[in-house]
Amino acid sequence: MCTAVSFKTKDHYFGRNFDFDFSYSEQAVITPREFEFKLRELSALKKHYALVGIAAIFDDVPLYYDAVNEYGLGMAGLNFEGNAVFNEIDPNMDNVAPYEFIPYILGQCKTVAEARVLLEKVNLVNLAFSDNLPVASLHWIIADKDESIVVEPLADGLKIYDDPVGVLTNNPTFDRQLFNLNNYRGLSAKTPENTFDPNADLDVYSRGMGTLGLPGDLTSSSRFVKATFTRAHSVCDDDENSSVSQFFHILGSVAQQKGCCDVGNDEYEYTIYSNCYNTETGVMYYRTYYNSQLTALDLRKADLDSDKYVAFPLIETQQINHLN
Ligand SMILES: C[C@H](CCC(=O)NCCS(=O)(=O)O)[C@H]1CC[C@H]2[C@@H]3CC[C@@H]4C[C@H](O)CC[C@]4(C)[C@H]3C[C@H](O)[C@]12C
Repeated sequence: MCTAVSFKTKDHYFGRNFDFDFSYSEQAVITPREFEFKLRELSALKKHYALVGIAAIFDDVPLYYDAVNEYGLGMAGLNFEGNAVFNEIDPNMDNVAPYEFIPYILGQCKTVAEARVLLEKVNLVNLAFSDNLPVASLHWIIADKDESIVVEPLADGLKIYDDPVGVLTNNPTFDRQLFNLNNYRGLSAKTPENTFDPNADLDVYSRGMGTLGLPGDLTSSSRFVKATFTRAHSVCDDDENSSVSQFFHILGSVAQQKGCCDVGNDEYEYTIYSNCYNTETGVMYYRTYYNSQLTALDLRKADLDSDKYVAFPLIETQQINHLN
C-alpha cells in the first residue's frame, strides 16, 4: 500500500509513503537533461527535463517510483493490483512501457496541462524492463502547483481523472475512491452539535468528536479517506520548515507500522520511506522507516547538463542527536 499527496502552502509540495514488504534497493537519484532514456517503442529521450526522485537502478538505468522535474511537475506510481491492464502495441499510438512512464511524462512536460496532451496518444504496453522484473501493476498521480490528475490503465482504456483532493492510494479505481468520500461528509475538525437527539443530554466528553468515524485501518480505501481529511484540514505556516513538517505529518497519518500488515512468510508491509518534494525549488526530503531524520537532495545543486545520473543510497540508520 502506498499513499501520495499533493499539498500547497506558499510553495507546492508533493510526495508519498512507499509501503511494501521489500525493496529493490531504491536510491535518491538525480537524472540530468542529457542522460539518454532509451525507450522501447519510441525514439530515445536524448534531451529532456532533469529529474529528482526515488528510483531503483537496473542495468545502469534509474527506474523511478516517484519524481519531480525541474519545472515542478511531479509524478508517482502506486500499486494497482488486479485493476491495471497493459495493452499490446498499437502502431497508431505512442507506445510506452510502464517503467518508462515517469521519465516519458516528466522528461517532456512542464505542467499537468501539457501532460494531458501527451497522454492523449499514450498506449501503456505490457512490456517488462527485463526478464527478471515483472511488469509493475501501477496507477499514477501527476501533480503541479495548480492541479492533480490520476492515470489508471483499465481494461476499457486509459482513464484520466481530475483529482480534486490531491491524494492517491491503491485499489479500488479512483472514481470509487472519490465516491466513498460521500460517506464521510458529516465529519469535521470542529466539535459537532447534538443533531442526533436534541432531547438527549449528549456530552462532549472528548475533543475530536467531529472526527468520530474517520477510518484508521490500513486498507487503501481507508487511507484515502484519512489522508484526504488530514490534508484538507491541515493548518501550517507558509515557510519551508513548517510546510515540510506538516507534509510529513499528513503522510504520518496513514503510515504503516511494521507488524500490523502480515503478508505471510514472516514478512510485513510497512512504510519503507516517505518523501516530500518542494516542487518549486526541486529539493526532495525523505525519511525511512529506520531513520526518522530528514535527508535532503537538491536537484539544482547537480550538474543538470550532464549525461550521467547521480545516485545516493538511502540513509537507513537512525540518526540520533545525543544531548550528552
Ligand atoms: C511495489 C511498489 C508499489 C508500492 C505499493 O503501492 N504498495 C502497495 C501494495 S498493495 O496495494 O497493498 O498490494 C511499486 C511502485 C514503483 C514500482 C517500480 C517502478 C519501476 C520498475 C517498474 C518495472 O516494471 C518493475 C520494477 C520496478 C522497479 C517497480 C517495482 C515495484 O512494482 C514498485 C516499486
